[in-house]
Amino acid sequence: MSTQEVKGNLQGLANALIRRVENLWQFQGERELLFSPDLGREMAAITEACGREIAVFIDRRGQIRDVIVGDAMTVALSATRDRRSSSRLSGIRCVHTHPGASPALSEVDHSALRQLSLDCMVVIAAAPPHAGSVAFLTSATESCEFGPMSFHRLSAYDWLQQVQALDKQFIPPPQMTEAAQEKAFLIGVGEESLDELEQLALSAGAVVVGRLSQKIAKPFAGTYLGSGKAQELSLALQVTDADLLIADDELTPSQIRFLEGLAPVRVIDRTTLILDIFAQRACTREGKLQVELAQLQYRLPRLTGKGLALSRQGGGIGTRGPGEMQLETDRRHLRSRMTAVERELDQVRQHRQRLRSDRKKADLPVVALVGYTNAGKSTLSHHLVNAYGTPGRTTLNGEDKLFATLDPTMRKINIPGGRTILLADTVGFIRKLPHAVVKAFRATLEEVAAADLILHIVDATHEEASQQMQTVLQVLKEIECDHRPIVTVFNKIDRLTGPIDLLSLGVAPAVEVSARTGQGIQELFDCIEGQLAPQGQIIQVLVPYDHGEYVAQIYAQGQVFASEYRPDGIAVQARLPERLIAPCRERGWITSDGGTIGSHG
Ligand SMILES: Nc1nc2c(ncn2[C@@H]2O[C@H](COP(=O)(O)OP(=O)(O)OP(=O)(O)O)[C@@H](O)[C@H]2O)c(=O)[nH]1
Ligand SMILES: [Mg+2]
Repeated sequence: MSTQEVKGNLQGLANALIRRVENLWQFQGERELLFSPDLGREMAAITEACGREIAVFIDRRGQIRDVIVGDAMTVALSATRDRRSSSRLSGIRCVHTHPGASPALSEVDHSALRQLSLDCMVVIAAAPPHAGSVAFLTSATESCEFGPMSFHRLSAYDWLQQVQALDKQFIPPPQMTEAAQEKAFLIGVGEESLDELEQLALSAGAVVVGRLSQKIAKPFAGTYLGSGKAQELSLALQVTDADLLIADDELTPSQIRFLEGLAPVRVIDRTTLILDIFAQRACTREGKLQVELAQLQYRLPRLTGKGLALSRQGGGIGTRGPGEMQLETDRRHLRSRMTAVERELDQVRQHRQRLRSDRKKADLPVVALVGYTNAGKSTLSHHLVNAYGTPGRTTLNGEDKLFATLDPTMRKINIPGGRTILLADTVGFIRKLPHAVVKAFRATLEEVAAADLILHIVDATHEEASQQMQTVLQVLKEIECDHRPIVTVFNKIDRLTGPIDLLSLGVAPAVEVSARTGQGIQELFDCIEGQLAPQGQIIQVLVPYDHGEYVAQIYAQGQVFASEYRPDGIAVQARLPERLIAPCRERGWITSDGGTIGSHG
């Protein structure tokens, strides 16, 4: 019987945290779930708070057998002590957290899995959105890992089936693909590699079973690849048993019909794929509406033939709307749904307009992060908010997936020794960004257009960094904000071996940072300060108690360095815009320009 004590390194942990760790024993598991989502989230939250790994060991009935803080794998594991013969699995699985955002198993994790013959080993990244992986043994000496995948998919992973099969015969090779995953075959024309399309397909949850490209300048009008290549494709589709064909360019209805004739597959294009990913990621009302509208608009002229029939039956990539709903397939319904979405979107936009004018009143400069998808915008934003932010709305994610961020998020950042800014994270850009997407996201991108300063984040380690920069600049031009002040921020320099040749890239101003380690952040701040127009001045005021509303305004719109309750009023030292200084001057409240509080006499 377990004694419900917590093992491991509790030294220096606050009592409140120790109690939360002890409470983990109370989470009831369900037999089918790999772990209870509530348990996983609480473990991740504790790790975020204390920076230490948390591990729980769970038996096959879903009961918790051990809770460990710190480096779990080096702690003696009583949970697995009652193991059966060495040829069998222990009947215990380990679920543990990794501080930060790393959702993959370490070498140590794999080795613990083997040494303890665990049913499986689960890793949850402590940083939201808590992506993770799971690994199973494939023989006494080997293991294989599935993931990273979303927290949601991970918690519901069908571990039992896997484990029962393994237990019977220790150990058959595990199924490499889940039944639910679609097998995608990629096609494209021209010189561009299909790597990015593959990444997109993976992001959408498919496995890629093959690719074929044709070196021609532009697609054939009727057959896309040309009729010779089409035969090759038909064969390849059958050999690989693909069920989804994805083209790297937008397809016309007749191309879709032709390709569908080659094999029993569903045919979609790059735009549909991107919109599908968007549909899975959007989380605000506006984001969802924007995606749905773009999907409907893109779909309407393409509702033909087999695709229609297949999508009516089955679902799958390209047929999913925001919120996992199946997209409408009936033309008439589609039109009326479009009108409804447009109407609702209008309302949401009016609300956004109001927010924007409120922000204008607050007079804080807006700094927008833009960049190619996966460049590290959210990670940078996350880092800045954690270190210098004002607590408030969270859910910024840094996920190694394309389009992790869809909805614009605004956060307040207090630059050390400087001013306060609003930081906006935005949707990532991509090559051949579908027109439907640019249109649908115009409202979101307007946030960028309205920004006082744009930070263009570049993944300096990406081999196509320079093309990606061009794409981003092109989109900025399309949404008419290429005239805004732009600072280029080369990110991920922690992974760089040599220096960046800034001269040859011809961008200025530019800074180099690592959103992961925080390297270069001060230079970034200096650069931001330099780019933003000087704002207000630092003064000290003494506001009488019967004018408390002024103090509230100062706090909302200025940058307060110090404040103090005095017998005759509230003394505040702050950087204020002229607009706020004038009324104070009229009333004679200004006690000094600058200076420190407490030095008066
Ligand atoms: N090594 C290293 N990795 C980083 C750094 N910044 C971000 N990453 C990783 O790059 C991946 C993408 O980061 P995100 O912050 O999600 O990128 P994003 O630009 O917000 O992407 P989208 O929202 O998809 O447009 C994640 O796996 C991050 O952990 C960095 O400075 N160094
Ligand atoms: Mg992001």
